[in-house]
Amino acid sequence: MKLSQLLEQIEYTCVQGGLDKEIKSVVYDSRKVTPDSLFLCIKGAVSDGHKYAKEVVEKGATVLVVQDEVEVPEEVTVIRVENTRYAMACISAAWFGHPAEKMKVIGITGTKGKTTTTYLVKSILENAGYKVGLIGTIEAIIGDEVIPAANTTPESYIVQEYFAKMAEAGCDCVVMEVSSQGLMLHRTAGFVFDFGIFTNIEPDHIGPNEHKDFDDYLHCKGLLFKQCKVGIVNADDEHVQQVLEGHTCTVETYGLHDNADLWAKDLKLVTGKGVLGIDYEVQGLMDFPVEIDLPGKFSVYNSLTAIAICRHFGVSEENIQKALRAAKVKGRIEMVKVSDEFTLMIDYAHNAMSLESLLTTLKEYKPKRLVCLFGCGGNRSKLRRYEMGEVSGKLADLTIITSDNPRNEEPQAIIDDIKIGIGKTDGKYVEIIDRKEAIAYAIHNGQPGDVIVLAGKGHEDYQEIKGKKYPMDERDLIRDILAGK
Ligand SMILES: CC(=O)N[C@H]1[C@@H](OP(=O)(O)OP(=O)(O)OC[C@H]2O[C@@H](n3ccc(=O)[nH]c3=O)[C@H](O)[C@@H]2O)O[C@H](CO)[C@@H](O)[C@@H]1O[C@H](C)C(=O)N[C@@H](C)C(=O)N[C@H](CCC(=O)O)C(=O)O
Ligand SMILES: Nc1ncnc2c1ncn2[C@@H]1O[C@H](COP(=O)(O)OP(=O)(O)OP(=O)(O)O)[C@@H](O)[C@H]1O
Ligand SMILES: N[C@H](CCC[C@H](N)C(=O)O)C(=O)O
Ligand SMILES: [Mg+2]
Repeated sequence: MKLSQLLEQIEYTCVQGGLDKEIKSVVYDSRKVTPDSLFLCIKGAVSDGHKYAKEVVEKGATVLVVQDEVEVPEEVTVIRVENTRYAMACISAAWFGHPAEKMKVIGITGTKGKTTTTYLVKSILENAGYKVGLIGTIEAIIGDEVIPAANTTPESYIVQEYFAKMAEAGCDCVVMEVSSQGLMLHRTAGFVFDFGIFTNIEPDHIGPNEHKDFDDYLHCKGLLFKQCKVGIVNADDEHVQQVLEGHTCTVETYGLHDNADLWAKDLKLVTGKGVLGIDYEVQGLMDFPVEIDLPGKFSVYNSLTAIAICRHFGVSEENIQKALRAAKVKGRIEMVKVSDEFTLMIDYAHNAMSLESLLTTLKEYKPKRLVCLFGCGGNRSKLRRYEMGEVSGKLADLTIITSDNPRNEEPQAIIDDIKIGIGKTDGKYVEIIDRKEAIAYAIHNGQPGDVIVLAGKGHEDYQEIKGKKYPMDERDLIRDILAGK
């Protein structure tokens, strides 16, 4: 592709060299440069792409896009921009032929509920006959191809590459999680979202390499509403007006009160055989009853968000009801039937905030006992261990402390840290270091009316021990335990 074509959407200064060049690849990692590459120098958290300038030219890069000065031979074209990450998003969009314009693009931002809501939207739209691509924390789904994710919102080049593959695979729409880091680092620049969604915001992701403070976090979430046509936001979130500050889209709201355009009323907790759910009435822009086999108030928010989005696609009430009834999200309050007498679920809560919101929600079902099984990741914050121990000790009737991903730490040392937290409460606990044995203990000792939560591993299908990932899927462990293996 011609260099000038790639630069059409950005402001730049050509510092040296000419614009009449044919580009054979767009690259942001020096290790992937080949002859006639355009190389983007990105300043990262660990490294700085500018320092590879000489090396990439030796490998055949003919154009460098920079934000700082570089010294390279005069025949190499140097394009200077204000921000190379932003430029990368625009150049990538051009490189892949602006694929976002060929589909409806739905972006979901917020502290919690993004992953769950993307899958609910996908289920509803597919049930109504749409072909839907997905990008998020667990994976990217492009037709029949499933690519495990490294980031919730990948680098802009990858976003555009996935979009192009989706358009080629015949997708009508794409639903993606838009993390605040993704917005901050321009991973989703270079195109306009048809729909931008805001779920909620709580202090999180604040620290080195993430956001400098809560205001910055709020500001970054708000960027989505300057880059979408229709904004659909949670009217009940106390920060919604700050998130919408300076928005350029039309705005629609959802929530649990009649001040919202689409709202839910008459919430009823439902306990079935081995399943917890919630029923409610949709009001406002639509009017129909919903029954879902996902528990708690936050499942009302997530499903209502999905309904608010799918309304714009003309999906019938009947199709929405049918899809939500069957909806399941891997590792997100995923109920696994092990008994008619008690309920067991796999969830990804791996910090105190999500564990607390999950256990509090489950307590509303008044279980005979709330049993919480979890461990904590090695080589991760120790604070998480104390805090999760304390939350579980406070809210669960029994905690089963076990291993998560020990990584390079001793599993017993992690358990000992969790015990410090739980020791601040009078919560009852047992410790069983092997996760499968711990799950077997939970199942074999399940009592009628119990709710058992396996927290922390969610969708993960491995256990990481000393730098190696061993296959371990909790669904398989449960199957084996039930089969007596
Ligand atoms: C802190 C951070 O955001 N890191 C991400 C990032 O690294 P970086 O851009 O800072 O890269 P770097 O290693 O400093 O390198 C800078 C540049 O030099 C280049 N380089 C580097 C080495 C070399 O030899 N040659 C070379 O050219 C790199 O390709 C890059 O262009 O780029 C990587 C590849 O695109 C990401 O995978 C990586 O995410 C890491 C895994 C991460 O943990 N990110 C977190 C903070 C994150 O983004 N999380 C959010 C939210 C998650 C959620 O709540 O759901 C997300 O969207 O995932
Ligand atoms: N709307 C919600 N409000 C509060 N908590 C929620 C909500 N939805 C889900 N949760 C809880 O938070 C956990 C994470 O949910 P989910 O994966 O959908 O969120 P996410 O925004 O994608 O989070 P992450 O940034 O970790 O990927 C769930 O396992 C559940 O315990
Ligand atoms: N089961 C996991 C959750 C990981 C969440 C991830 N964001 C991280 O902190 O690496 C662990 O603690 O190992
Ligand atoms: Mg997610």
